[in-house]
Parts: sequence; structure tokens; C-alpha cells
Amino acid sequence: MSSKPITLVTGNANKLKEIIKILGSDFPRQIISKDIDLLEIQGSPDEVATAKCKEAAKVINGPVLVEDTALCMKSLNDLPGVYIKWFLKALTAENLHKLLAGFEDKSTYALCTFAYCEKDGEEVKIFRGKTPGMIVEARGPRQFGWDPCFLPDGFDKTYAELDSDVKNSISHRRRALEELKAYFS
Ligand SMILES: O=P(O)(O)OP(=O)(O)OP(=O)(O)OC[C@H]1O[C@@H](n2cnc3c(O)ncnc32)[C@H](O)[C@@H]1O
Ligand SMILES: [Mg+2]
Repeated sequence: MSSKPITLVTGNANKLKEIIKILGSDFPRQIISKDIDLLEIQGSPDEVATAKCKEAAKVINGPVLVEDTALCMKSLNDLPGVYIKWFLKALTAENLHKLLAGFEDKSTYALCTFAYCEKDGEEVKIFRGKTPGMIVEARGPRQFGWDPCFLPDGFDKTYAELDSDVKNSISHRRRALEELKAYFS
């Protein structure tokens, strides 16, 4: 494995902040971030992350890391899933819970999928993390996406209401990064 810096490609500043915080200072590789709006295909979370990674690798001449986040509602057979970005944009966090208004079962999981590739044409490695919870009416600071609507199992506060260190200790992103850390160390 090379020791070159890894370029993390994301257009989402909140994601970037959490990733850097969770990786911490003892992560063995240097991370550089780059904001490129990558094309997102339709498909499973693995397919979307893999395609994003291959596209990023074509642009960046070296190791690349991308991430895709899905929000999967059980009553909707795991939709919106990877399309949550567009649902959130259309509905805003205020109205997201209304998607499940006609359903009793509000259970939903947050899924984070990282995809890493050493360079263009090389194998893409996938790391996944999942946090179960449910969708509630928006509560807490409206800072990061659907955080105000997601109540993780075992907590009475939404991701938005939780202290950021607590969110980062149980989040979908944290769990995926644990897998990634294990691979790199
Ligand atoms: O450039 P990329 O990394 O793709 O960033 P993005 O903002 O387009 O992100 P995604 O394609 O992964 O879409 C996921 C959507 O879910 C939101 N999101 C991602 N992680 C989140 C988290 O931990 N809490 C709340 N919202 C989150 C994010 O703002 C998007 O609207
Ligand atoms: Mg995106």
C-alpha cells in the first residue's frame, strides 16, 4: 500500500468535519480534502459509492476516498436510501417525518459507505457502517441534513440534539470509519 496522501472528495463540509474528527491525529495516512461535485448514479449504496470513487480516481492522480450516506426507512422498503439528498432538499428537515405519516413503523437506519481506491483502474475497497434508529419530527439545531429527524436507538435525543462527540461515537459514519481504520493500520 502506498504512503501517498489520500484525497477525500466531498462537497459536504459537515461530513468532512466529522470524518477528520473521527479519524483523529493517529490515522497513519495524511488526508487532503477536495470539493468536487461527483456524478451520482442510481443503484445500491455500494454501487453509488463505487461509481463515485472511480470517477474521483479519474480526476485525482492518486489515492482517493469518497463517502455516500443513505437513510433507509423500513416502511418504505429502504427508500429514500441513497436518494435522501434529493428528498431532503425537496421536503426540508421540517417535513421529512411526513414521508412516514401513513405508517406505524418509523424505524430507519443510517448507512455510511466509504469507497477507497489507490489510483484510477485499481480495485475499489468498501467500508460500511450502520446505525439503527427512527424518524421523528425535527428537533434540535438545523445544522446538518436530516440530523434533527433521526433518533438513534437507545437515545432520547436526535442526532442534532446530541453533543457532537456523542453522535460521533455511535454514528453510521463512525462505524464505517472503524472498518476503514482497521484496514489502514
Ligand atoms: O459530495 P458528497 O460527499 O456526495 O456529499 P453530499 O452532501 O452530496 O452527500 P450524499 O451524496 O452522501 O447525500 C447524503 C445526504 O444526507 C445528508 N447527510 C449525510 N450525512 C449526514 C449525517 O451524518 N447527518 C445528517 N445528514 C447527513 C447530506 O447532507 C445529503 O443531503
Ligand atoms: Mg453527494
